[in-house]
Amino acid sequence: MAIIQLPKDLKFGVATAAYQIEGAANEDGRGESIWDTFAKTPGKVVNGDNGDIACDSYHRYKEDVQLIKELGSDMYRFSVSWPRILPNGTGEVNQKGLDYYHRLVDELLEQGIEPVCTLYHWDLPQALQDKGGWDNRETIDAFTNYAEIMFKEFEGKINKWITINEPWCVSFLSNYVGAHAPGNQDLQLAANISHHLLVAHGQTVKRFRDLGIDGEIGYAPNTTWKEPFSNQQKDIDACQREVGYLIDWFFEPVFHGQYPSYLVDWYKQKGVTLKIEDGDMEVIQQRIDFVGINYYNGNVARYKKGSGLFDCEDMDMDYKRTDINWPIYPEGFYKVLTYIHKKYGDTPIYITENGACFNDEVKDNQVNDTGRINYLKTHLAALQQSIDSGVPVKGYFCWSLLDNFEWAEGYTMRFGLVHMNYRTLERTKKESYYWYQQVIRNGWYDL
Ligand SMILES: CCOCCOc1ccc(-c2cn(C[C@@H]3NC[C@@H](O)[C@H]3O)nn2)cc1
Repeated sequence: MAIIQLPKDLKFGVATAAYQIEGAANEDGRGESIWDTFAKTPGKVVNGDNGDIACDSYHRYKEDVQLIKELGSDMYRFSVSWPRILPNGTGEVNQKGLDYYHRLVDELLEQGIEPVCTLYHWDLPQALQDKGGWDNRETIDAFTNYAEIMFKEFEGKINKWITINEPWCVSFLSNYVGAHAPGNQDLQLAANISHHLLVAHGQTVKRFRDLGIDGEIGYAPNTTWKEPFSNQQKDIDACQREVGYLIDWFFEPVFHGQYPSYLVDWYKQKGVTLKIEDGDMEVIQQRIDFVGINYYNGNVARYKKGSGLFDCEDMDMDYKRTDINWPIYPEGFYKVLTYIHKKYGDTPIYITENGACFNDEVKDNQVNDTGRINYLKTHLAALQQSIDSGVPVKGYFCWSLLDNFEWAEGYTMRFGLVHMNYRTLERTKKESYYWYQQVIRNGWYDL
């Protein structure tokens, strides 16, 4: 077997998000979010699941920090529930919301774990959605003002900030595909929102710099890879459009101050054009300290007229799949990382999410999730290959610490290193937890 030796200075972590693990949805002054509304809309989430209780991490955070500590994790990536801090999205601050995140961050620091804070992980205050949400440019200022509150409150405790998680999911998945909250299906609306998200990101980075806040700031786009089935130009172009949908559309403005022209033209023929206001692109192009990259899957694909938004269809390559039916494609991880490095330069990279859905259950107090271990083995090997080829990856967060509320899939899909019994809220370390613990401790593993 091959030995995979990871860089000695590579940092390791685990990631979660507020709505997916906290619960306490109606406690201590928290306001409604769009995911509370969406989850309670019949037919939107499997089994009608919602985040009212989730993993109850709001109350059990000490137990969860202990799991992170025992893992040997250097870092913990969590997100802040905006409506816990500002129940109406703007206006009066909810002190009990701030107090919770101080408890969590203080516990992390006490245990020697670096807190990495995501400011927006999809739980927009419903009060802002009622005024148009991300389609309303006023939400841009609301987000930056919320971020400023967090920057000032936690300066000195939190040194790594992520503005927005997976802007593609927030814009296109949630407002064109319609699978996530608020569940619109309008390409022009989704494109408008993608632009407002990038302006909000850039304006928040600028506020962070103008305030002279100590620390680093970035954002965390999600990615995919489509490998052309042939070297025919139509297959290459179709795959480029699908890759650019998630990557170039959200990287080009931040790193080069413009939208990718091939996608602008494609959207134009679909009747979609962006309304860019004076100064927007300069705001978006603020220098960032790092970029978070989320990678789960990719595939081989080819041109097919009329297939999806980009005349592109996935090929059935008979790849093994996870239990959420995503192809297991570690080659795509290498391709994404080397593509981004070549096209967008040497900004430090953190893998802010990578992981797999396997729904193994507890048997004799064990969870034998070999599928997840094999997924992590092949993807960390692809990561090591990427770093060897010069990609500046500084850290890796496994998604996720705990099984949790997997959005429209509810609690049916499990991504955790730790199994959740949602009836008793008991946590059980899976075999993958112990495997990852060894990788963190030793820095190498048998592929
Ligand atoms: C074309 C039809 O498509 C229907 C569904 O399409 C998707 C695409 C992508 C996802 C998706 C889910 N995740 C994992 C999360 N990342 C953030 C964290 O909160 C994890 O829970 N990443 N991407 C879901 C659904």
